[in-house]
Amino acid sequence: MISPGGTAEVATRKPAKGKSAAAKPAAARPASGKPAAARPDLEQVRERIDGIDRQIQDLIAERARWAHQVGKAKGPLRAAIDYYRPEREAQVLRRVLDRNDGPLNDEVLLRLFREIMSACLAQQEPLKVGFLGPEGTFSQQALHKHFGHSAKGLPLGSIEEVFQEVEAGHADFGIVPVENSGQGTIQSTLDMFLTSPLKICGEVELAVHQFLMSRTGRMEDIERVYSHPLSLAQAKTWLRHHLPKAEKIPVSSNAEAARRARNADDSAAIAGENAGHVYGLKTLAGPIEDRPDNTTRFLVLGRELLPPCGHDRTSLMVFVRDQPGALYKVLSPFARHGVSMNRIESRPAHTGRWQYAFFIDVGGHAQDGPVAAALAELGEFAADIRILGAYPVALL
Ligand SMILES: O=C(O)C(=O)C[C@]1(C(=O)O)C=C[C@@H](O)C=C1
Repeated sequence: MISPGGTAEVATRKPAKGKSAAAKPAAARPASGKPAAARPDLEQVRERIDGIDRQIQDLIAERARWAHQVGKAKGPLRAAIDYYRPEREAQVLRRVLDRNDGPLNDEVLLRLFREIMSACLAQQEPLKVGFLGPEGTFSQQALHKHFGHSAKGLPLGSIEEVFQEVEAGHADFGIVPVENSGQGTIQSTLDMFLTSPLKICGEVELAVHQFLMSRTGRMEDIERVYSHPLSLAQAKTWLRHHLPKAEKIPVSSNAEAARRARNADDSAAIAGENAGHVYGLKTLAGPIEDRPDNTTRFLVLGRELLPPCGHDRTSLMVFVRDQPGALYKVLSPFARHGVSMNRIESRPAHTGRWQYAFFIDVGGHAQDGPVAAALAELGEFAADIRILGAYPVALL
């Protein structure tokens, strides 16, 4: 095996599909005639694992050296952001999933490879990513899911501040929630795009599980419950049944709720378990969200449009004047060119009375033939079209 830094050669044999490469002890056949699972020799198995760990470590080191070489091949770049290629990362991760034959599930493998890439990139310099803080929010979890733990998270006070810090170049990227499967769109995030020049560089889908947590861990102590308004709404049924009399106090984030609950015996927070760990709370109940498939979609904000990765989505803002058939005219070019529409939402455009902005997500990259053709046709009718971003579709 060739190595940029002269690494030792390591075995990279792939076992036959569905079988393990490890030597399996022969199965003994008991009197019943059925083969019994023979007990493997613990020392032998551990020796085998030690050998595999050495190989994995060598391969990770070798990969890191090659990633460094890629960095050099990109020329004299200045900052981490110049090395970061989200479309390439999406391709790498998609291949990992395509190759996966188990026994580890897709989510686990994705997490492992994401962390390896995150560490490889951070060799140059860690990416700085702004998120809705404080520590322990679901936004921080989404950040780790998308950028891995080697990125440097910058906790910020509001969604506006995340936009501002990326615009000012203090953060390389930002991560903001945009919709929840049960509660719908977070309008304040969409409205930021009316004035912000930022581009969408990715999306993250995060399963959101809510927990009731407090300092004492005693249900009978609770007189008030802090949480983000969306989380209070997500746990409405549970709260009605279990804490009908407690005061519900909306705050700027779930982690802020946990921070407040830390300071009083009669208070609890509804938040992710992460926030509970950060602020030292005990879990009383959970998951308590009304819908078990509760998922929040986040957008990754950057300053540049990305090239295609092959499995992309494009987000657009289309400005139209109020007139008969406006919605039909916006929709029909996409239908004519066979472009699937994942989402459409209309908002007052803030550019004049009765002018509207349609926020639209379509399948494909803005540079792909059918999307480009639909956009050209739409351009003949719309007052303005802005491409907010074309980015890899979330993997899991
Ligand atoms: O392929 C590249 O362009 C690399 O820089 C390597 C690599 C990787 O580790 O695979 C690292 C960072 C980029 O964001 C994408 C991929």
